[in-house]
Amino acid sequence: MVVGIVGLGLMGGSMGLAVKNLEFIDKVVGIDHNQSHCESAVSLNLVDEIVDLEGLKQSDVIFLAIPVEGIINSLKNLIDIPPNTTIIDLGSTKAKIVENIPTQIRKNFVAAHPMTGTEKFGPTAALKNLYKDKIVVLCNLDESGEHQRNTAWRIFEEIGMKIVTMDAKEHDRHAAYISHLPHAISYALANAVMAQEDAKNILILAAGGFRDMSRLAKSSPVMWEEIFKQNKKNLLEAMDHFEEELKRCRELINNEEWESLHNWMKDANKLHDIL
Ligand SMILES: NC(=O)C1=CN([C@@H]2O[C@H](COP(=O)(O)OP(=O)(O)OC[C@H]3O[C@@H](n4cnc5c(N)ncnc54)[C@H](O)[C@@H]3O)[C@@H](O)[C@H]2O)C=CC1
Ligand SMILES: O=C(O)C(=O)Cc1ccc(O)cc1
Repeated sequence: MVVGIVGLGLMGGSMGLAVKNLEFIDKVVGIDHNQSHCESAVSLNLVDEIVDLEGLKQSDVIFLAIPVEGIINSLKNLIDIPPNTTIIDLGSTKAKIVENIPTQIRKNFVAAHPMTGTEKFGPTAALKNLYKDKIVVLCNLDESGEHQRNTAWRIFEEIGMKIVTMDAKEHDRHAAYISHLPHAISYALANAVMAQEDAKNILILAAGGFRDMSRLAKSSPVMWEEIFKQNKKNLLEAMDHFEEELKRCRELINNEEWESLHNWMKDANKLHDIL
């Protein structure tokens, strides 16, 4: 089986490292619109070789590991793939992507969201065991062909992932709260602190908490602009709920309602009974 990867950054590069040692994979080929990323991907052994679009279309499985608007735009170039080819996207949003799959290749397509990653990006961020023991959410699987469903399932299982299935719209509502909102908050926190504090004081006073909360603010603006655009409605709703909680915290402090503030914090502590 030949695997083709579009986008040789953190997710695509890590997928190359994960699949290249599976016994049923003969070759891993890649394509990236950034020439220096192609060169790095080969020298880091993320893929065996770089191909052009026609070469990519010879692959049995094509992973789309590019930003989510790019995933939609790339599909028009793939409508003439053979009937047995499997396309798997790794995008962080799912509803807009599945809505925009051309009908000719709907059965070829498996919509996936691996629930793993980091704030780093590009080929040098790729990690061999990024996917191992992590969850992947597969969406609207009944719209994929049987061969494609089985192929995607086999690859994700072989690289050590736990598979969960979900409706794409439901996925996006949950992802807005649990993944996209924390990124928006982290960017906001970084900008708020930098607007008031200089580098020297940030370095003196940044203890673990600030580093933890601001780590996501180092994430790729190219990638997150497109996620926020595609999941705008759900994210705005999540932000409303977050703003209500922040307002509640502010009011309790302002009104010196210390016992209520204590209980509000105790409620938040319960998250760690789950996580
Ligand atoms: N970063 C993370 O932690 C996670 C990211 N994802 C999703 O995975 C996808 C890829 O993200 P990352 O690997 O983190 O980004 P990245 O920025 O590390 O890599 C993306 C790569 O794709 C290339 N690229 C961009 N547009 C292209 C196009 N049209 N054609 C060819 N190459 C193109 C870039 O040059 C870059 O090398 C995104 O859809 C993202 O939402 C999903 C789960 C986790
Ligand atoms: O860096 C982190 O902790 C992340 O949360 C990474 C991440 C980014 C985007 C996703 O769709 C999934 C995971």
